[in-house]
Amino acid sequence: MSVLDEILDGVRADLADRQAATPLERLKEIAESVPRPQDVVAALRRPGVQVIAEVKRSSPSKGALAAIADPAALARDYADGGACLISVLTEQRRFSGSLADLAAVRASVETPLLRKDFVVSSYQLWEARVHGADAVLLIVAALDQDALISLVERARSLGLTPLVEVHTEEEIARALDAGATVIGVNARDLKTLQVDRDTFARLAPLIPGDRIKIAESGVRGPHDLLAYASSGADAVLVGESLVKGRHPRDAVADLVTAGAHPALRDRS
Ligand SMILES: O=C(O)c1ccccc1NCC(=O)[C@H](O)[C@H](O)COP(=O)(O)O
Repeated sequence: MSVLDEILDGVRADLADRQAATPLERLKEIAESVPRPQDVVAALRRPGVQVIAEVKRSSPSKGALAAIADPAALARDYADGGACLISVLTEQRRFSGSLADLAAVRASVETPLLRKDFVVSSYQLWEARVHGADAVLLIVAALDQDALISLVERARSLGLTPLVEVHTEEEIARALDAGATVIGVNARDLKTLQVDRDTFARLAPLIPGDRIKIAESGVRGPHDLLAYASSGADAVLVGESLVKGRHPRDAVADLVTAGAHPALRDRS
């Protein structure tokens, strides 16, 4: 069984518990009093290469990364540093995240938020909406095609922007078939956990120019952002190097400065 399959088994078990505790109808009622999600596509389309900063305590590949006792404070640092989107991992078993983290971050920043999890059910989209997310991750490798298409549509119907994650050529074809407009190319193979930073350069040319291309994983600093930018990235998604560094606000600001270089701002 791959790591991804193990994660998905845990996600489904935890999801069943939450569905038993809070019926979907109750989530829908709560959602009525939650403000409409922000326009994440507009934020990602700003000039230059945008920075998505992730609240990430631990991971299957690295184990514990950072304690992050106060995710809201970390998110404020990310926002102050200029992140255009803040990614909050909500998976509990392997990433030590939670929906409470998402809600705490929502209460502390106005920056758009991504619920980063392993979404397999529309119930999780309603959870994302209720806890203040503006975007949700949909991982092609975790979904069959009918489910992917249905979740992309349902996310949009809730006002959420789907960030559709791919790692192979075939997954790009599936993402495009599902109508994805925001596509993340993950350098990390979720089945082996190996990171190959060349993945983005190899796959980006297969993504049409009118889609937003996000390079995910493996960004150690501005030099990696610039390398991804040279292959056409509109944004980078960064976790480990930010949470392990001592000055997350400055680290985000350094990335934002690199991404705002005039040569990158003027790209069409
Ligand atoms: O990070 C992992 O080990 C991992 C394992 C299995 C599934 C997903 C995983 N990570 C999710 C991500 O894609 C990253 O958190 C994100 O792209 C940031 O990557 P990094 O900057 O390398 O922490």
